[in-house]
Amino acid sequence: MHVDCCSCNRIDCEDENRKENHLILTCNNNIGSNDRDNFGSSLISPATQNEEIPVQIRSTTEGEIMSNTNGRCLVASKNFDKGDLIFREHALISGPSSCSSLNEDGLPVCLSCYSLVQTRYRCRRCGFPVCNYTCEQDGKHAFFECPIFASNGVSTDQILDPETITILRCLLLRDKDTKNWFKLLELQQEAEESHHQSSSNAMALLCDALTFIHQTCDLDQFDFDTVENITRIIDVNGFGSEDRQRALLYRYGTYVFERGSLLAHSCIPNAYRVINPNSQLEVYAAVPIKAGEVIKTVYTETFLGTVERRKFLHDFFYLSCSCSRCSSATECDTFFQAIKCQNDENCQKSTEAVYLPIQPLDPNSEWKCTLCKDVKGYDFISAMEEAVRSDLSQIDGDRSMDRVLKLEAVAGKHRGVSLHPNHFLILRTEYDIVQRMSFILYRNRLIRMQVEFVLRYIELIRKILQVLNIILPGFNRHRGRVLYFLQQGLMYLIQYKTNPNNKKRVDSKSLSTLTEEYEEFLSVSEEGKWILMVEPEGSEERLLANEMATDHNGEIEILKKTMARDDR
Ligand SMILES: C[S@@+](CC[C@H](N)C(=O)[O-])C[C@H]1O[C@@H](n2cnc3c(N)ncnc32)[C@H](O)[C@@H]1O
Repeated sequence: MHVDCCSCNRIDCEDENRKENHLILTCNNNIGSNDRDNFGSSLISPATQNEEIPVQIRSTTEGEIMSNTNGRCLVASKNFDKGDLIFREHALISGPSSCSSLNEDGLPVCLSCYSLVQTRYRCRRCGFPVCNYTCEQDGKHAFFECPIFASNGVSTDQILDPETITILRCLLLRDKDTKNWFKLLELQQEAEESHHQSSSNAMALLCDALTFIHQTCDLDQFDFDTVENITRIIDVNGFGSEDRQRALLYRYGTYVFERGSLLAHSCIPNAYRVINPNSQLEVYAAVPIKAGEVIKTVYTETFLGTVERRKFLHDFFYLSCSCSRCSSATECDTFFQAIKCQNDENCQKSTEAVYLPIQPLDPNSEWKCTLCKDVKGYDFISAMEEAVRSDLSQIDGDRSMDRVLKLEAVAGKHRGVSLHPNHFLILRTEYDIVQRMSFILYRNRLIRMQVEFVLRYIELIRKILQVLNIILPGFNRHRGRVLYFLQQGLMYLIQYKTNPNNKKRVDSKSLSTLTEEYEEFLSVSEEGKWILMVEPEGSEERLLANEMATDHNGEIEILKKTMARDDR
């Protein structure tokens, strides 16, 4: 039987899976340019359907991970080591996300792969933006909205929110792909009562979706309840593509996964997820996971304290998180939201005098100083944080070095004075400084930089790593990025120390640590590369991984010579 490969459209497709299965949804030929969902179950590759996935779906019991009792979750059915791929699955459905209209360049987003369309190419049938012919022919756009847009003369300026196209795709599954429609309906929606209080964003999206479906697309067959239902399902289960800014490939997609939607949240996750450009979710073990353990990923940003994290989880996922980090006043000894007490001389002198919440799970809890036992309301705490935010917001200046100095000044003003040195606002600022320093180093090499600059860079990175080891342990993008920074800093330091022109300025103690630094450089590069290699092709993280994979034979030679000279 000869069937065109559904991805590359080539009869002679050599993809291994295709040869085995003849009907396959994707081959590897277009990876990176195409994004294929699982719609059209007749086209699902048998390998995808029957693949044995080492996780089980289980109802959660009270006190296990969830404060609400009737949710489902995924549990490991075998042991996993750090970095193991737990499972991989195609999206049930995907589409452009709300934030796609917010990109800085004001470029349209491709309705096929959700990256920015840099050319004037438009779909020849409906006039909507797609990258090129391949994206135009891609199943989703051509299969779902394109005929409707073409026959109703829908124009791009009628799209109030791009995510309404994703909602439309879901609704169209009802007639076009009943199997996946029922799978979608089985996913969790937030409870009726929480929806009434849900964020104004969610309500605005529902209003836009109703106008778009009923008026713009003239599709009366979907009543209010059905549109609301689907909007709520996407609201709770949609994953955003998490490509970083400045990436060559920045996708603005929302993806819904059948199994991935069952992943529970924890503020100290044991698993890590990536969405590859092929619309596949990949879930990796961030730390070793034992058979029977619940698989947990993190739904929030990293640099948020408990109060803000729990507010986000409540507003966007209608969940009240009570994980070990949220329940701990010190956030597992990281002091991530601790406020420094300055009440009296003792407190001023003691690094340990900090205000911590008396009841960490209560957002209105009072906060108590660990030394003088003074008690304050949350108003006081938020005013202290607001003062730092205000200082940060006043920083101007685009020149990276100038900005680094200003960020350092604000962090220095509050570090250990109004906030604990590990407070998330300080760490977030330090992370910002590190990213800028990395760029400066990359651009200037060491030509114009002082060695103190590199030493400070490494010091900040080590501090960030210490906290990440606790709140975001193991195999994940954040650690990968920070390891990239560390190997970069170590390489520059080694180059500096082994440069004969600088050797006179490096003291003997510091020279003796050279071998250790070199060994650390090798192991950090190895681990960073290992982590970041799972990131999507074209993403900034993948570029960092490639950079780490470049050999450093030149530097190694210099180092060996220097050490041989020192031995003499
Ligand atoms: C993407 S779904 C996860 C699967 C869902 N439990 C189910 O049964 O389909 C997200 C929802 O799961 C629940 N959830 C996930 N993690 C939770 C946690 N750590 N504590 C409480 N609820 C959680 C919340 O209701 C949240 O809105």
